[in-house]
This record gives sequence, structure tokens and C-alpha cells, in this order.
Amino acid sequence: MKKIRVFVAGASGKMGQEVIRSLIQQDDLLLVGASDTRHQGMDVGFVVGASRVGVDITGPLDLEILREVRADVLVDFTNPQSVLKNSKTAIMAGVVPVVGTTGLGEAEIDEIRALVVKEHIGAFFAPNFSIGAILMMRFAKEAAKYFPHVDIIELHHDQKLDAPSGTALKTAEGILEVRDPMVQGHPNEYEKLAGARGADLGGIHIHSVRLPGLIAHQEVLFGGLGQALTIRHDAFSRETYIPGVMLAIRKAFELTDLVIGLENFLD
Ligand SMILES: NC(=O)C1=CN([C@@H]2O[C@H](COP(=O)(O)OP(=O)(O)OC[C@H]3O[C@@H](n4cnc5c(N)ncnc54)[C@H](OP(=O)(O)O)[C@@H]3O)[C@@H](O)[C@H]2O)C=CC1
Ligand SMILES: O=C(O)C1=N[C@H](C(=O)O)C[C@H](O)C1
Repeated sequence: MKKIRVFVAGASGKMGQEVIRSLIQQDDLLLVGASDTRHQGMDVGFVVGASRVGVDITGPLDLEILREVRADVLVDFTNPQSVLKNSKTAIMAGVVPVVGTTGLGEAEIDEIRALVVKEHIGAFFAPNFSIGAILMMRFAKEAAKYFPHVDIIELHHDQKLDAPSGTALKTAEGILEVRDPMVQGHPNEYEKLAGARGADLGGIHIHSVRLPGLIAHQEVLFGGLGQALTIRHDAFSRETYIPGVMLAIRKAFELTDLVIGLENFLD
């Protein structure tokens, strides 16, 4: 059986470490390299069962490293500043990027889409790899057909760089596929403190909370006549994302275009 050769960028970060711990236990996937700007030049040990598996962390990703190790897939959990360059480097090296890093704007996604077409290769981006979060987004889209008034509160750990979260944005975009943009709240309302009503996407207000102790949480709050409906998802550990990442590596390997969202790989 040919193993899928996987390179991980952001390897010593919170997500990168979880991904590597899982990757080295998969029979059909092979970790061929790992890069990180924080711990470059280090051999990081991962304990699997009774053994210690050493992984060399190289510095920032480049095209030569990817070619040298004959990677098939690049998994990227880095940061909003690095992800565009890393994804383009992978595509140019003939490697399929599987990207969990959030914070890219529409223009940057369009750039990736154009490059994917030009280079005849696949690419996969997912703002959230957790099945519970995918269901939350699906249920929110369904509820919005009946409850057009909706606010989103996303809550994350205080090391998160981008706000609002990729998941909150995708939830709002999904809702806007089923209900038109509209003004929510009183038309004459005003903010006594800037930002009090949160960010606004098509009238959907998005509120971002950052606190130590949190991982990733989101509430989608719908208000209707004499009633309210709340859909909430909590990630209590980063293990929640791993089955989705492993599935995406296997599926993305066969892609020939840009696909966004894990829901595309679910029945
Ligand atoms: N899609 C999903 O399901 C999920 C997405 N995320 C997203 O994934 C990203 C990473 O999250 P998290 O693991 O918590 O973040 P961390 O900050 O813990 O890890 C990111 C790591 O990437 C390193 N890095 C930065 N630039 C590069 C580069 N060019 N090449 C190699 N490594 C680099 C950082 O090093 P340094 O400190 O030197 O910058 C850091 O060690 C975030 O955008 C987050 O929002 C997180 C969880 C789930
Ligand atoms: O930074 C994080 O931690 C997370 N980021 C993603 C996002 O922006 O939605 C996914 C999840 O919420 C965890």
C-alpha cells in the first residue's frame, strides 16, 4: 500500500503537535517532515504507547524541503501571516495543502483558487475540523430559515490572533445563504462604546470573547416571537479536530480543485 506522505507546518504549535501525535499512529499516512518557526532545529519527542518518536523540526517552509522529502500533502496550522505563503509554496511544489489556519480574506482565497487552477492540483481549507462544529453550522443554517434574527458569540483562548474566528465567519456566511442581509435591532440604536454591538456581517452581529482557560466555543442565538433558540458547540480539547484532519488528508490527496469546508467530505 502506498502511504500518503505528509509534511506538517506549525509542528510545535498547539494544533501541530496534536496532528503529529495522530499522524505517526496511522498505517496509511507517513510523516515526512515538520517545520516551525518557534522550535526550529529541535528534535521534539512524541510518546506513542511505550515508545518515544523523535521528530526533527526544520525552520520556515520552503519549496525545496517539500520536494526533497517528496511530500504529497502539506498540513498547515501556522498563523494568518504565514498561511498564504505556505499554501502557495505547497501548490508550486505539486503538494496538496490541507489548511486549518484561519484568518485568510476573500482576496487571498481567490489567489489560491487561481493558482490551483493554473497548477492543476487540489487544495483543501477548513475553518473547523470538528464534527460538532460542522453540525452547529448546519443546524444554524436550517434554523435561520425560520428565525432570521441571529447573533453569534464565539469564545476562544487568549492566544488566538484572528477575530472573529473562521468558524463564526463561516456560520454567518452559511446563514446569509438562506436569509437576506437585514438590519437587526432598533434602526436608531447607537453605540456608547465603539464595538458594543460587535462586528456586523449582513446584520448578523458577531461578538468575540478571548479568555485564558477557554479552547473554542460558539453560541448561535436566534430570537423569535416569544421565544429564543440557542445552538452551542464546545471544544474542550484539540483532539476534537484530529479525526477531521486525518479524513481531510486522505480525501484531499485526490482533489483536483479548491474545496472549503469539512462538510464536503461528510455524507
Ligand atoms: N481549522 C480548525 O479546525 C482549527 C484551526 N485552528 C487555527 O490553526 C492555526 C494554528 O493554531 P494553534 O496551533 O492554536 O497556534 P499556535 O500558535 O499554537 O501554533 C502555530 C505555530 O506555527 C508556527 N509558525 C508560524 N509561522 C510559521 C511558518 N511560516 N512555518 C512554520 N511554522 C510557523 C508558530 O511559530 P511562532 O510562534 O514562531 O509564530 C507556532 O509554533 C490558527 O490560525 C488557528 O485559528 C486552530 C484549531 C482548529
Ligand atoms: O484558534 C483556534 O483555536 C481555533 N480556530 C478556528 C477558528 O478560527 O474558527 C477553529 C476553532 O474555533 C479553534
